[in-house]
Amino acid sequence: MESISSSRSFAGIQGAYSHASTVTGTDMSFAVYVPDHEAGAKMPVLWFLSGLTCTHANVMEKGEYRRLASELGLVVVAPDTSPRGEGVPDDSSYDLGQGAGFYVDATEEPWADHFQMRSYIEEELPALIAEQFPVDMSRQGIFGHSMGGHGALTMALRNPDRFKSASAFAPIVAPSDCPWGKKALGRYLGENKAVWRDYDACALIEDGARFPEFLVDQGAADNFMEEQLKPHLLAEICEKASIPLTLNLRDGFDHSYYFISTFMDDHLRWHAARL
Ligand SMILES: N[C@@H](CCC(=O)N[C@@H](CSC=O)C(=O)NCC(=O)O)C(=O)O
Repeated sequence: MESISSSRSFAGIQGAYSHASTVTGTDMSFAVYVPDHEAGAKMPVLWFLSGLTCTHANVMEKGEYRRLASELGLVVVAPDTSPRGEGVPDDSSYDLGQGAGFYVDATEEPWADHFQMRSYIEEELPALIAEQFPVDMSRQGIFGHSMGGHGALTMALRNPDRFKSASAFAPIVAPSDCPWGKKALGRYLGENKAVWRDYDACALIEDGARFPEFLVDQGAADNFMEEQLKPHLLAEICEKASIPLTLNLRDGFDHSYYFISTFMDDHLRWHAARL
């Protein structure tokens, strides 16, 4: 693991790092915020999965999580959204390829060699974080935005023993049923839609996956809400499955980091109370 940058911020250190990933076959970058702590202390860890076009840096620069994370003693980890670099396939559109890994293990060419973001976030990166940072891996939460909200919900539903808390900002709740998701899942996983269900929060719940509860914030002025995000589908399936869902529709807010940073404290407190 190599340090890209390290900066003191509030009562803690914001770092950015890169490492050679075996799973993606590329160098991968990620950000970690570590609050000040006593020697030997281990803190709960909160994973933030970012959206389309993001690197590890978007939430680090615009998410405004550090003041409260340091007060609450939460380590915040923000991975990149895909493998990148020479030799890694890409697409000219912003919603496929580099910056748009969709948190899946791709099975289709040309993506399968590198686009293994599910295994990267579920297996390889947690092992590195556990080894290198002062974290208590028995206290992990996950949240994310848009494509990253989809990643957070699906990872939580597939790994209820690993994550104690899960929340999302404007998540894609049913990628099998929206243009962003249909395009990405089709290209990464092929056209057998049965395979997509493992990567679709609503389908996972329909198929029996459970999580204790979810918090979702959604901007009511988000241009992507009707066509891509469809929060009502999550509300309906959670109601049917008796999964408590707090869904806050926020008047006037769009899809941006202005929205995310406004409600960041609410999410951090919600996770801290459960970790
Ligand atoms: N460029 C696209 C929209 C891209 C976009 O809005 N990306 C969001 C996440 S959307 C879902 O995953 C984002 O977080 N962007 C980075 C940022 O710093 O804001 C378009 O023009 O439509």
